[in-house]
Amino acid sequence: MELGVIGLGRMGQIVVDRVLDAGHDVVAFDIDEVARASAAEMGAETVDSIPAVAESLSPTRHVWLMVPAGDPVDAALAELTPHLDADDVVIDGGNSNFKDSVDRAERIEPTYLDCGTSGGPAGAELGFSLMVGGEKGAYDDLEPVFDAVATGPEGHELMGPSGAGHYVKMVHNGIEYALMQAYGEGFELLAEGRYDLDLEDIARTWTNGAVVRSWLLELAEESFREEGSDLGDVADHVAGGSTGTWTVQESLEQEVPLPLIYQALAERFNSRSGPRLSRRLANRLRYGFGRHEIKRQ
Ligand SMILES: NC(=O)C1=CN([C@@H]2O[C@H](COP(=O)(O)OP(=O)(O)OC[C@H]3O[C@@H](n4cnc5c(N)ncnc54)[C@H](O)[C@@H]3O)[C@@H](O)[C@H]2O)C=CC1
Ligand SMILES: O=C(CO)[C@H](O)[C@H](O)COP(=O)(O)O
Repeated sequence: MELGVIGLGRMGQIVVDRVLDAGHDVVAFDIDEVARASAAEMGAETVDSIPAVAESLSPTRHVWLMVPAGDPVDAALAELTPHLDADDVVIDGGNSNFKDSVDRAERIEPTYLDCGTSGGPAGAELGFSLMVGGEKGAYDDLEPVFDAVATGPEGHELMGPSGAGHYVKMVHNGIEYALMQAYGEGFELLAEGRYDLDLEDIARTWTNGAVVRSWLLELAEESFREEGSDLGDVADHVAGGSTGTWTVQESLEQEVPLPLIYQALAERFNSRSGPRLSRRLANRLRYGFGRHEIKRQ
């Protein structure tokens, strides 16, 4: 098969590499020249514009977008879709909001598949887990590409109609936030608690057979090994948050309570703030009602 790939960053390069490895042809473009050169080294045909991706592919064209969610997806689609036919297929493999994916599938002429991608750059060797939404016919046609990008045939599935792929990925990320928070809290108690414990040893022991074993736990073991048991100079600041925010928004709309995921998201926001007015007020109120000492900054 032939696949166009637009967006050759951390994730797009892996899509290119795995699709080429499986014996398919790739036409690739990124606004960044260095990223294009890297894809060319892997064996992709690189072109210098989005329209040229469409022009270099033969019908039926399949184009995989791996650009940041939001405006970059719309910008790429605006340049790409005038050069595609109704039979062609665009796959958005990024972390787009599922509502945007539903709108885009309705708005653009070529068939649109939304594809949640999990595994991250660190999972490149293994292949990704792919959660696809959209028309079954287009999904079936692209099976060889999905087999190549995913861990294999078991690593991808058509989840439902347009939006369903990104919806499942959104919830996946909500779970990811809560798991990270749970591991974080457990290790914090182990570090601050009554025994002098080695967190790397604990993570390794749990990774081998424990109920709570997981890839995130393996990454925790790696973190303690590489940074030290106290995580050295790693900052108390967690970035990101969009997919977790969407998960919580959806839980409110659906009236499905997700206290753990909300709490994990709130902890992220908390990590980015300076002194909090709410905590300072509580400090002052304790003086008000109990004449407890006011701690001053
Ligand atoms: N990094 C990760 O662990 C994961 C990322 N994702 C999602 O995959 C998507 C891509 O992520 P990364 O590869 O990590 O981002 P990245 O920032 O490494 O790469 C994005 C690439 O898109 C290019 N780009 C932006 N606008 C473009 C345009 N209009 N035309 C052509 N190229 C354009 C940039 O130059 C850059 O090379 C995002 O939606 C991200 O949320 C999904 C799962 C895991
Ligand atoms: O989708 C992912 C992992 O599954 C990406 O790494 C994503 O960036 C994680 O979300 P956040 O940036 O909010 O932590």
